[in-house]
Amino acid sequence: FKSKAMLSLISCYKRMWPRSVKIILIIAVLAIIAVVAKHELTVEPLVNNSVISTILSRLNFLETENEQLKESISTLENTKKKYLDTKFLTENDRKRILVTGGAGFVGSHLVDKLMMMGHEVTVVDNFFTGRKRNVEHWIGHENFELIHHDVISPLFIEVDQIYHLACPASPPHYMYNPVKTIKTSSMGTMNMLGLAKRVRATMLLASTSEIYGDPEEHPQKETYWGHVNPIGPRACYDEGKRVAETMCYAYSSQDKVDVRVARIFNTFGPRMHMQDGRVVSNFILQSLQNEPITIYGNGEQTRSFQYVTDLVNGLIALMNSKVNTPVNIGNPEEHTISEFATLIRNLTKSKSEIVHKATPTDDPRKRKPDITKAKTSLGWEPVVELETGLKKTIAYFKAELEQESGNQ
Ligand SMILES: O=c1ccn([C@@H]2O[C@H](COP(=O)(O)OP(=O)(O)O[C@H]3OC[C@@H](O)[C@H](O)[C@H]3O)[C@@H](O)[C@H]2O)c(=O)[nH]1
Repeated sequence: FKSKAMLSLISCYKRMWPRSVKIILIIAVLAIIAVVAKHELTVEPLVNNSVISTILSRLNFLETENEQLKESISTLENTKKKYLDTKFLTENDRKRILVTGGAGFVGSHLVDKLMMMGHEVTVVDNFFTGRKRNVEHWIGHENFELIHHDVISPLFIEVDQIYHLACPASPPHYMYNPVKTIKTSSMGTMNMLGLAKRVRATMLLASTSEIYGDPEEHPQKETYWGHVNPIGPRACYDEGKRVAETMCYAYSSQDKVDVRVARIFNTFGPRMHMQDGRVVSNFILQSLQNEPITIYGNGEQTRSFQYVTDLVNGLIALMNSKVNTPVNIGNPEEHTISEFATLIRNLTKSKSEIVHKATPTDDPRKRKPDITKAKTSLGWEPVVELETGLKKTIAYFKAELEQESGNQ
């Protein structure tokens, strides 16, 4: 019945309305549906505009953070320890080398050279005048080891060679604690000779031109016995080194320890301590800061200065030679201290005035090595010109001063 009624209603509708009206009706119905649908579909935004902008800015921030992290990672990767080039040596050729005082001025240059040659290097230093900074570029390298130790106490390690450099070498430093200086030279050397005897290592003693004292022979040959005041302010160092040499030859004759003795003359170069107090570093620092250049005495006393890399080459040549008697390692080019003052002032283009101060007690009046023995028996002689070395040293101290002023 229901479907019948529906069919009759439709046919009645078909009959009642003309076609155009029907179309209009349909359009009207569709329009109503569209309006209703639009209303239904227009939902309130879930979040308002301020929340969206907060999220966007947060996203931006995270993106920037991400970029910065990526940058830091790549910087870290790039700054990952890059060591100076080291040669590869086979087990047979590679030596285990101990450098006492290896974080000091001369020691650290020697360590650089030995490491680059491919050896295993152990540095022992008490950091009285040495600094970690001087060797930090090797920390972490598989061939390198740094031990904080004072040679006054015995040391038990296994090595093939010992370069025994540990001892303050600048007059103000060694005079600062004379008892400690003489203990370092005597007990320190005895301990290193004991170590050399036990492990059958070759030991090189860093002796000094100061064992000649205020020399009466000029230039000084290794055969000269020296002119030393045994109770003066320098005695802790020069007598200390003289007894160290004596110990070397006592151990050599009695216990067959293989020894080398280098008599090192005045040396200069980068990594000298800012407060070293020796003439080259003093004059350079004073000139760079336009402070008065202090000449002790009349400036007529003489010294012969070698650049540190020349010394290092001489030490290595001596260690690897068969020469077990003392050898002078120095540059025979002699200058008065006044000449040094003028040269350094000119090289730094300084306005410093030159002033004179009292002569230190027992200050040697002249010094110049005779290096015939080093030339003939080691085939060694200095090659770095004084001015070339001074320019490098000046650049080093300039950078140190800049770093210091940047840190303040
Ligand atoms: O500011 C200064 C410093 C030093 N001097 C003088 O310059 C000369 C050299 O003095 P240094 O302190 O540099 O060195 P010295 O020659 O006295 O001792 C050095 O000898 C050889 C090494 O073993 C040591 O490094 C050190 O003991 C001395 O005559 C000294 O009196 C100055 O005129 N002005």
